[in-house]
Amino acid sequence: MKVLIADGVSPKGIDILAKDYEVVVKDKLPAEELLEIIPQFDGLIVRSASKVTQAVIAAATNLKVIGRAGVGVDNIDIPAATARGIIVLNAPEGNTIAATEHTMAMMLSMARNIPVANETMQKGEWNRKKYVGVELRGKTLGVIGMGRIGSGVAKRALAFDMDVIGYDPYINEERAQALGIEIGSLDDVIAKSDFITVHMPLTAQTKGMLNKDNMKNMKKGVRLVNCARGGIINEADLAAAVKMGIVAGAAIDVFESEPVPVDHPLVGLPGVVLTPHLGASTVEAQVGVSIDVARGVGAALRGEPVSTAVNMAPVSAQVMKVIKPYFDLAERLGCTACSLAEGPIEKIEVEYNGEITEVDTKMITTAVIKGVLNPILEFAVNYVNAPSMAKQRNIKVKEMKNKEAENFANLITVRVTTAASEIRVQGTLFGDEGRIVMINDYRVDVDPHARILICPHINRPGIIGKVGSVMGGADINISGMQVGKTDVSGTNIMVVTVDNDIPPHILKSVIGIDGIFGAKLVNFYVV
Ligand SMILES: NC(=O)C1=CN([C@@H]2O[C@H](COP(=O)(O)OP(=O)(O)OC[C@H]3O[C@@H](n4cnc5c(N)ncnc54)[C@H](O)[C@@H]3O)[C@@H](O)[C@H]2O)C=CC1
Ligand SMILES: O=C(O)CCC(=O)C(=O)O
Repeated sequence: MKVLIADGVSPKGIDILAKDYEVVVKDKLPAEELLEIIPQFDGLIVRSASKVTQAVIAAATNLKVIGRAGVGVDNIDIPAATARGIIVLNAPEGNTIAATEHTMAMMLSMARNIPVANETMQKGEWNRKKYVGVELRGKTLGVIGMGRIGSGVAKRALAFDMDVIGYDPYINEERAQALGIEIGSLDDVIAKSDFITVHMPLTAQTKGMLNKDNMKNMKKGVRLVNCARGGIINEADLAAAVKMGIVAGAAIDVFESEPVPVDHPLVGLPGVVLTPHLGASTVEAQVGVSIDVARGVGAALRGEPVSTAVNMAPVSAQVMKVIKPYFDLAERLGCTACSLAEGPIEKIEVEYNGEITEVDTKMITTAVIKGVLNPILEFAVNYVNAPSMAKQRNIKVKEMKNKEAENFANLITVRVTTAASEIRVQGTLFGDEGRIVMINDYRVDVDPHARILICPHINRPGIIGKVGSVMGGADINISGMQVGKTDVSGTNIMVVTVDNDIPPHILKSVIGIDGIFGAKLVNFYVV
């Protein structure tokens, strides 16, 4: 598989991907060239410069994953990617400190006129009177958006003896208390703050959130910081407010359109400090996001779920650690149940027993759906599109949990119902090794990795030998064989591990053996 890196990222991540994939690195790839070459690639990595538009996604016929080496995914058309089953993931933590420190640096630079003082001094001037600044101590800082970066800024501002008031409709009082700050409404933040800094994504709700209408309610001489996304503070309104003296200073790292044109309204305004989207530009952050995004893209290309995917159900890193070993098993249980089922699938039920019931198992259920649908659909089913593909096909999906586990510490039961049959396949993990432990009423111990033939049969001598003869006659090597551990009303099940595919006419011959009730081949479709 091939991965395109369209914007400059640290070589550390490139090295990780290059071990398994062909990696093509193009820094500052023009939009037309991206559109032209994207059909060749399975994975794409961008920073903020490349725009992954609907047109790029439509042209990306092989693309499975888009990785953003950073936080903001506003340069990627996520609905278009999701509709195509393309995983979009980011690297949300690697640049948090860089952006947090940049915000503090911008606030201090603006408060103490450092950029302009430096600029004039470089020109030979010595202007001590002109550049008298203000202190942070004792001032109120309004933080809008109290996520990773907003919280980090609040923490640092407290160390500068500032009073911090935060606004974030999605955080609770407990979190605010833990941060040791006051939480207020947007109006409170606007009215009370001497400095206001924004730290949220650019969305329909946050676009233009600070504008001429609420700037007039700010304290005269307020100073504004935007190291999040261009457009959260309306740029034209900000420039006008600076000119009118309502806003004494602005420190802006991100812009509505980047790179900014030379005639941008904020360029050249006194009191305004500008940087060209440098929030994440530290050596440490670039190494961090490069490694994180490479690991995410690698996992997605291997068909594994990714904790930083933004168009899949979110899973915390902690939960991911617990549930990750189950994904492969869950997918193989789904694949086995699908292979045994007769007719169109109506319902998939997944029941969890034991310790696993304590965590969010939605992703494991998605893995089961992926395993059930992959053998029957041409279109690759993945963690992004599996639930919607089941819905499209009117397949009901039900998840059940029962803390009690009888014989195993953890047990996953997959039931697939069709008009003609109900198939039950159960599996557990022994250490990290997945095993199928029940097929319908038969107790087995199957390693679900090789190609297996499953044949229920009358429990009498001679039948296993006949299956062996049919296989041998067709030059199909049997590398493993087991029968169920218990007889069920005079019947049992044999699970034959075969090295080669079994053509339909040979399967027919097996079914024709007296005493055999059926023969189903399970070709595991797990990536
Ligand atoms: N300048 C740069 O180079 C960088 C910019 N960023 C940007 O910084 C921003 C924040 O990043 P993180 O803290 O990592 O994200 P985060 O996801 O941890 O935090 C975002 C916060 O915004 C809040 N939020 C969402 N809608 C809101 C609304 N309408 N009003 C108030 N709060 C709202 C969320 O509840 C969340 O707590 C993002 O836009 C990101 O793209 C991040 C890294 C570098
Ligand atoms: O990639 C970059 O340098 C920008 C980082 C950024 O804006 C983000 O992570 O949201």
